[in-house]
Amino acid sequence: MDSSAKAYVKAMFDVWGFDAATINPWGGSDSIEPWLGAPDRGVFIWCRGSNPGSADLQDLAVGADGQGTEPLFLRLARRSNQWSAKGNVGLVVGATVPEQLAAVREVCPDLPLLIPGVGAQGGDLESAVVRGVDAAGRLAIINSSRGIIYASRGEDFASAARVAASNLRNNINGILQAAGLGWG
Ligand SMILES: O=c1ccn([C@@H]2O[C@H](COP(=O)(O)O)[C@@H](O)[C@H]2O)c(=O)[nH]1
Repeated sequence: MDSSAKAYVKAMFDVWGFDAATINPWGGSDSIEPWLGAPDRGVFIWCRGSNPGSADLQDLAVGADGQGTEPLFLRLARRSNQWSAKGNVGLVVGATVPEQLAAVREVCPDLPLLIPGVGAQGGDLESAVVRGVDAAGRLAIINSSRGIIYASRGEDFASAARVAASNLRNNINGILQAAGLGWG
């Protein structure tokens, strides 16, 4: 509810000083709006998860403003364009669900997408990059956690994590380059 959301916002942005947070949209507008006040603080709304169970609810067909039905996650994506009046909203969409990722990018051409699911979850990196970026090849934040922090369980864990992160970055940039969307 809104009073709890306001306290979370204060803790995350004012007390701890985070630049952005990921939030669950299940509570609807009044639990999301407290997150939207500061244009210099971002919020990523969990839209279509990378885990298999996300399909249970997020893919359910709902009425779509006189346009028949569409999956709930897509309805949420459309609504998020309105919530982002200050340009501070992004969406979390899994790399393991490339069709859903492409559908979200289509209805949200300007929102940043935070994309987990490559690495340990087995999502395809090329697909995630190509389908996740905007028309200019930007606005996709590809996340890999275990693939980096557990790159080695030995004493070389720090250097192994560095190599894994560097490889991921280089692979992303190679895919962008091949698509004609490189950094120049
Ligand atoms: O749909 C979602 C939403 C959040 N996550 C989180 O991202 C990381 C992914 O970690 P990996 O080790 O790269 O799988 C983790 O914190 C998840 O809770 C997600 O995977 N999918």
